[in-house]
Amino acid sequence: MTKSFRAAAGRHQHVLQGVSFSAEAGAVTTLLGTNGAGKSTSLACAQGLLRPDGGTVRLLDQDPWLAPAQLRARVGVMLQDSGLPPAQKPLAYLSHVASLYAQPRPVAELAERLGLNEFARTPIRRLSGGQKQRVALAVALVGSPEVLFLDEPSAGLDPQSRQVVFEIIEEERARGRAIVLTTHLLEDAERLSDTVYVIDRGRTVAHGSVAELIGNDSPPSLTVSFPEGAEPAWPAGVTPRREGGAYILDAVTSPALLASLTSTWEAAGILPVSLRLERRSLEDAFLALASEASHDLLEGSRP
Ligand SMILES: Nc1ncnc2c1ncn2[C@@H]1O[C@H](COP(=O)(O)OP(=O)(O)OP(=O)(O)O)[C@@H](O)[C@H]1O
Repeated sequence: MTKSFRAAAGRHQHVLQGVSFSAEAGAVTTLLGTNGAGKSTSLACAQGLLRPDGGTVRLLDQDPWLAPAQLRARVGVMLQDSGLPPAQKPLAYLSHVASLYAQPRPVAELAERLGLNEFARTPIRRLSGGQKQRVALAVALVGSPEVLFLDEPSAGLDPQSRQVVFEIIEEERARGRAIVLTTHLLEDAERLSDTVYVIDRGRTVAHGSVAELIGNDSPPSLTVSFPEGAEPAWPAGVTPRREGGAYILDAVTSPALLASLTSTWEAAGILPVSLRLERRSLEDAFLALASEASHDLLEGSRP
């Protein structure tokens, strides 16, 4: 998809310059990117709220921009700014939305699950951001949709509500729904996603499972620190780099390497104060991708 908006002085802001993704039933597909990367715009195009300037969008085999009401009834949407009517009260509004569907989910069960009863009779405009988020999720779910679009579903939630929202998303996946969500939180993406699409300045720059993006088959790195003043010894050919007070070996490729390190320290009579073996996190992978993308952009802009 490509999409531009008219910016100041008649200029165009090219917000989407080549975003592609697909989402399967029974899976969570995540659009991950920094603020302003184009995630919400991509989601809005995918669900037919915006029309892309170029590219193709198919939602349940139809063009969502031209979609009839029957298609909309099969899709649940949770927007970032909630899009809820401010004067309505949460439970009454949820019941009203439920009444529009042939086979809605029980309103009482959803209200209980998402803790809506605490503020059931407060007008939506007086709710906190997190409370509105919970109402918006209930509204997205009440029609038992086949496809769920969730824009930043955990934004502004307290840890308990966040947990409930994660559980609900996992249940919907188990029910065979296609879930498309956006987030800039790597932790959420890592926890929930089957497939992650990394969006950077309006482009899809990488996609795959979290394990694929992290490169889980790559060896872990070792971070080790020693007591102050101790001069650590290293086996022949091993040259760690220093970072702060710690030593880092970027690739521990075998148990034998680890064994030779500890026996070298044993022979020298040195006991490390901390020793951590860890694989790359999604955050590391994401930061590496973002810096590659900005490098490519700089290279591309050179004459
Ligand atoms: N209706 C609009 N008119 C003009 N510019 C817009 C409009 N909607 C979005 N933009 C611009 O498009 C860019 C991408 O916005 P978008 O909301 O898609 O990003 P995002 O990745 O969802 O960011 P965030 O994580 O902050 O929600 C931003 O620079 C934004 O200002």
